[in-house]
Amino acid sequence: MTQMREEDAAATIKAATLIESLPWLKKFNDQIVVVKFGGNAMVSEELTRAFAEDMVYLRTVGIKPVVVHGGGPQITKMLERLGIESEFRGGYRVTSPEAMDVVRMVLTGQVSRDLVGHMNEHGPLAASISGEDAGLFVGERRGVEIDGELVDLGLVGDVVAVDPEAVHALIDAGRIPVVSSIAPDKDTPGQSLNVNADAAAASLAVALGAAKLVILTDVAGLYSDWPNMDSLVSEIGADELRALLPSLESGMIPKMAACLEAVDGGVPKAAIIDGRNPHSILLEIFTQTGSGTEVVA
Ligand SMILES: Nc1ncnc2c1ncn2[C@@H]1O[C@H](COP(=O)(O)OP(=O)(O)O)[C@@H](O)[C@H]1O
Ligand SMILES: CC(=O)N[C@@H](CCC(=O)OP(=O)(O)O)C(=O)O
Repeated sequence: MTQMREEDAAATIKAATLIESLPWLKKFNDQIVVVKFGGNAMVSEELTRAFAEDMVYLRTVGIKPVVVHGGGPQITKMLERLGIESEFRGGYRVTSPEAMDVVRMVLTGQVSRDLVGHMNEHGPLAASISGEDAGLFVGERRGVEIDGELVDLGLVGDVVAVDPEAVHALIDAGRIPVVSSIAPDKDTPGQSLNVNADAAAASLAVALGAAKLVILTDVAGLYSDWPNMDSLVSEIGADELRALLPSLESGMIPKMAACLEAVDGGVPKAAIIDGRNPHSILLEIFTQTGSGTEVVA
């Protein structure tokens, strides 16, 4: 028997990868997938460009991606430049009125514009929308419980209602909505609240009836025994995660709470994946093994 030439073998592997995507292309055809792109995953121009390509790819193969972006590190950098103090408590930024102006400026004026710009290098596809636009989000102030005590976070809120009509209108027009996580305060007209972007993505995924929520961050997924690198969880049920939640720390708390909110709200699956690997979302959506941690109902 003649040995398969090297290029033929490589071509066979490529073809196998392409055909492996067929069941997923069928499953997600015409479905909404909400993708949260974390500020810590936007560490380089190359990664942001690859992410934009992935969103355009999803849209081109008939999936309806909706992006909710973070920007924590970018907000911190701008606050530092302006000499405004900020600290995190329980995974949330304590937000003064002065800091809130910066949060809005960085999220809607910088991070969102940058993402939209990269996607639109491929055609007039993406359009940005803030939770303050067209009644998209309604927010309510929240504190956080630390060691049994309620800590005030200032102008930080939860999304308590979503009117997804404006996002649907963008999707129906063939666009990729890029959403900033700011919500008008339901109790104080004219006041905006800083919403954690993971939480905003979960609320939006539920309201849109998304088929999946994918959160890109700067770790491989959820570690059950952080920082023990052998404890990466590949799949976890909602009840098991609920039990684990109180033991988690820092950035993982809002992330895993968001996954729970999504699956509890009817989104079949929520995944945390490593946004530092270019195109990791394509593996998550189109391959059997996926990557990172998947939360199921
Ligand atoms: N159990 C855990 N598993 C994984 N990461 C964890 C865990 N506990 C804390 N972390 C930290 O959470 C970080 C991710 O949260 P965060 O920095 O808020 O990311 P993003 O900007 O993507 O929202 C990780 O880089 C890691 O340092
Ligand atoms: C209340 C709160 O903490 N809001 C976040 C909003 C941005 C965000 O969530 O960004 P990442 O996804 O990059 O962490 C903040 O101010 O940093």
